[in-house]
Amino acid sequence: MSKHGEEKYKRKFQSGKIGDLNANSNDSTHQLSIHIRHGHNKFWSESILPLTLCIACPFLVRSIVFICDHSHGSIMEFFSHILFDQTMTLKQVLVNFFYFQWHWPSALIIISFLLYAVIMTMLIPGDEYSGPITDTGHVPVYHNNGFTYYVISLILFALLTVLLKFNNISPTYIYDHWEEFLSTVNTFAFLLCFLVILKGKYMPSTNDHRSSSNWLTDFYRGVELYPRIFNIDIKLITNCRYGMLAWALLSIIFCMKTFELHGYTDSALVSCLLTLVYLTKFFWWESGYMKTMDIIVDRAGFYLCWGCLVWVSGIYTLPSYFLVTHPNKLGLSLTITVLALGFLSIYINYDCDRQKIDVRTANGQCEVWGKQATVIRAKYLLLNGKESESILLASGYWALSRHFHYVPELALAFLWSYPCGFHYILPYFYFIFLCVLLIHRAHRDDQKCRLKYGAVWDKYCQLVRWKIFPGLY
Ligand SMILES: NC(=O)C1=CN([C@@H]2O[C@H](COP(=O)(O)OP(=O)(O)OC[C@H]3O[C@@H](n4cnc5c(N)ncnc54)[C@H](OP(=O)(O)O)[C@@H]3O)[C@@H](O)[C@H]2O)C=CC1
Ligand SMILES: CC(C)CCC[C@@H](C)[C@H]1CC[C@H]2C3=CC=C4C[C@@H](O)CC[C@]4(C)[C@H]3CC[C@]12C
Repeated sequence: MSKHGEEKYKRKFQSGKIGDLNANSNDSTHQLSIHIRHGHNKFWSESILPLTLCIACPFLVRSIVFICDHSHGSIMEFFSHILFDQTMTLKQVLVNFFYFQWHWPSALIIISFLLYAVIMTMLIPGDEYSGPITDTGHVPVYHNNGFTYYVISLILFALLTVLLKFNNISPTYIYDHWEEFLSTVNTFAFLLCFLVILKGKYMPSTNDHRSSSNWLTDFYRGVELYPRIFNIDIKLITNCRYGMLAWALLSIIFCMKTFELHGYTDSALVSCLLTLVYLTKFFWWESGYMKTMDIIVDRAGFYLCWGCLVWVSGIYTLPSYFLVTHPNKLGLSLTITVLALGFLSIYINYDCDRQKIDVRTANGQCEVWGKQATVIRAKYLLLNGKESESILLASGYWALSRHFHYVPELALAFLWSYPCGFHYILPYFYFIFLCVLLIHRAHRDDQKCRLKYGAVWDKYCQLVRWKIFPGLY
């Protein structure tokens, strides 16, 4: 954005005239970053940081799997391996951690899975629903078939497992070739990101796109907000239909492998069950997810697409992967306690999201926790000059803190890692990552809402003081 553009934007912001979020040339993420980055080095945030993340994240995923497989899950052992192991030359380290492998059996599984996701998404019927209107006036339309897709996929997976058994093949093949598999997904995801960026730059699907002269920024953050190929929504496929389903299936596969190696293991079952119930909830609420920041603010690039294909497969599944080589005995009472607390966390998390959606659907005319909902009506201007209004709920969970739903989300992440025990920190990597992600996300969301609602958001913040943890933060 030019200096003049920035000034114009700042004036709009100061006068509270900032509109809804969009991602075209006067894209809000960009606008937000102008505000946030005040005084920051542009070179750092637009070149060094994206480049570092694009190199470091695949390296990290690869290292974590290496630690599980070759360093007995111990980070200390891993470092001594890298630093002092005479048999490990620098070349081997580089080849091990920075390579883009193409393992054909894995590639076939990945491509078939992706094709399956696309075809089923197109074929399964579902009511039409729309996402929020963008500033360019675009209204993304989807079909509400996520839950059916999830259930059919689980049934097909069970049938396929039985069928493969007759040929002496097991889905645990994926576990046995996990290093090759992840590296192939990584190669595939990088290719896909390049494709999506090129498409966004030269053949955007809608006007909600933003392209800068910096390829690193574009690659990391993406160009298009709602990219479609043959009317297939890329973000719906990568985030939900591939990413979330892969997470569920991988958790089942890792649990199967634990059973295969060690017989019935309560810790693996608890971790897998909690993940599955959580993802069942996700698919039930998928149309709600299509209205969150990932979809309406973040564009399709490395962060989202690579993240959902590789990071989710490698990091989000870590507790169940870890349990294959480090099975634990929980005992009946701990099994029941962890399951009960986990289900409760999933319920509270779902109930928070539901409460917000219900109040908005009822235009504030409904009860929350047995009392008339307390709402703040926040007017805002779209950049096209039209006025719009949103409802901010200030009772129920949404009076406890501004992102109270992150509390059960974190509790759950802890609970499904807990079966791994406390001897190693590695299986808690997802939990630690989530703490950082959600604290940052709460901060990002606050800034987004302050830009959008101006003084009304400040009023809501005065009413609901805490960001995530009531009384703490
Ligand atoms: N496991 C994981 O990796 C992660 C899981 N999650 C989960 O995803 C789900 C969605 O979370 P997230 O995407 O962060 O988004 P939220 O559900 O927190 O949505 C934030 C948006 O809701 C609106 N909003 C904010 N405050 C209020 C209010 N008081 N009343 C009504 N609307 C309000 C604003 O949008 P508007 O512009 O419409 O006003 C705001 O931008 C949660 O369940 C969360 O736990 C989230 C991140 C990571
Ligand atoms: C590149 C990496 C360092 C970071 C990649 C992050 C993304 C993979 C994740 C960022 C936000 C995540 C999600 C948000 C909300 C969700 C709803 C929840 O119910 C299920 C999980 C998820 C879809 C989750 C998935 C991963 C992210 C997109």
